[in-house]
Amino acid sequence: MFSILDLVFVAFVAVVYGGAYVFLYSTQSKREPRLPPTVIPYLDPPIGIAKEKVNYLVNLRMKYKLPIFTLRMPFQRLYVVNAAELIRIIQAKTNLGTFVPNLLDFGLLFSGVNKETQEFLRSAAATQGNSFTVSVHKFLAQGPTLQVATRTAVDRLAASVRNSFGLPRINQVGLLEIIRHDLMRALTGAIYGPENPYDDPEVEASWQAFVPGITHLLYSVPRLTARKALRARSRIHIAFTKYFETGGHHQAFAMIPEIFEWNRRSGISLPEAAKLEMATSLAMLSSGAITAFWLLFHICSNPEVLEQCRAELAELVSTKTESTADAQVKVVDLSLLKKKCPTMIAMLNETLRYHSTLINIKKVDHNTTLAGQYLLKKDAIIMIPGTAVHHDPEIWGPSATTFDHRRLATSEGQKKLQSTLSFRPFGAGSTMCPGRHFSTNVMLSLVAIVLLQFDIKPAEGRWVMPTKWKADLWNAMPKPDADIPVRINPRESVQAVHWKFVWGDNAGQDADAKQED
Ligand code: HEM
Repeated sequence: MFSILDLVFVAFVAVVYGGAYVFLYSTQSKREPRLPPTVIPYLDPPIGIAKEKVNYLVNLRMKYKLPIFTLRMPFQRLYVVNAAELIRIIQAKTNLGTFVPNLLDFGLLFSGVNKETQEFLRSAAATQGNSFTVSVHKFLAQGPTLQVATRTAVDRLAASVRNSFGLPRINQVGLLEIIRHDLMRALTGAIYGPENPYDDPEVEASWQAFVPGITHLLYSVPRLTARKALRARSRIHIAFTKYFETGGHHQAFAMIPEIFEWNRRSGISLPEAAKLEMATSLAMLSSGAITAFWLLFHICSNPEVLEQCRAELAELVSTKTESTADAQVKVVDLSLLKKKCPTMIAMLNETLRYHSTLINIKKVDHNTTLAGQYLLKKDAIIMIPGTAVHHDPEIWGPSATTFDHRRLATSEGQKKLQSTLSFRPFGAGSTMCPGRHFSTNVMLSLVAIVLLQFDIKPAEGRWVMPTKWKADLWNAMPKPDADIPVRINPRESVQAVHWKFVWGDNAGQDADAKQED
């Protein structure tokens, strides 16, 4: 039997549910992109995204085959764009003022700067951009400074891989963890110089403790749900404050003092400027190790590809081989990688295509009609899930959702890399990742240094691709749900060799530098 209270409760739920339903449809214009069928108004999208992450958006696309659709969340409209033609219009230069980038808000949120700094940076961004993004475009996107940063990173990488992968050990080790540590030291060392705060194991550990809390900063009440992450962030703030106070930035890559001086000249205090380094760190560290992990996984788990990669890498070994009393010295010029190792490049691109979880986010600046057809309302968020493009059978054929190591080795496959309408792991248009060449140079160097020196075998005997259900929605590449325990041994055939890895002057124009929208 139901009590009166039960009936009142049921009636209340029915009224709230019905009210939400009526409100949802009455505030949705017929000219807006279609709303997929809703079970719980306003809550379906947050629940779906929390459960399925980027796959929620991809599954809706597969199910309803809509070029663009609307999702309604409490106080927020989202337009999810799937069709290449619509993506092209949104990315067009003429529409820069209509669909505006929205990365700054994310940066301010997780860096932990105070309200005053936030307000200042928001208003400055409208007129002069933000110092960090402008400087990465200036120093790392191309040219001699990109080569300088890569060279320093490769020097550090060669030393740290020798120590970490080469450490004699009887126990197994996690593949992602070992890559993460080496790449972190190399990338941050190249950028922050000899006083790099991340050289301190406690600061490195603080970064590791901070990253899992980022999702809470975005979606929940971090003071309650991410206390450990916030404490870790404070330790990083302190380390960077000390770094700037003691002039560590004067020995850093030119980009760092330029960002710092720009911030200080603008009236941002030293501790607040130090907090902004969280943005540099996140851009540098969030996707590189994960990408290198998947790349090594796909190469090492396919003997044919592994052999091919090693054969191509042999082409980088300089003929100026020196002999010493007890060992040979082989000089490997990694700046030739992109020219002479097509298999590794094809594998990197297929790794990015297959795994990328990038979602491009833009904000609608004012009411507008897209393609003369769809009304997009002011302040709505536009989402362009990379996976919808990368796994589209119309672009990539019936095998679009599987990893195919040959796909991008063909000229037909390579043509598709030229357009951001088919390949966009680094985004597109004016906000396309300016760190992509630095990042790919260093990731490929790491993989090359490892493949030439070591054999990696899964501890369980066979390679099994880990799942990635728990991957963060904000990250452009998905972290595996579990690391792969591996055993690492020096390659027998090259045990007597003493390697010297360098980044020479042979890096040409990067292949994807020609990408078009
Ligand atoms: C595998 C490594 C990386 C991946 C997958 C990646 C991916 C991305 C993506 C998807 C975007 C957004 C693009 C858009 O909205 O259109 C982005 C932006 C950006 N990335 Fe990267 N990135 C990587 C490494 C780096 C590195 C190493 C740096 C610099 C040190 C960097 C600096 C930036 C900056 C400054 C932006 C903002 C650009 C702007 O708003 O103009 N990234 N990245």
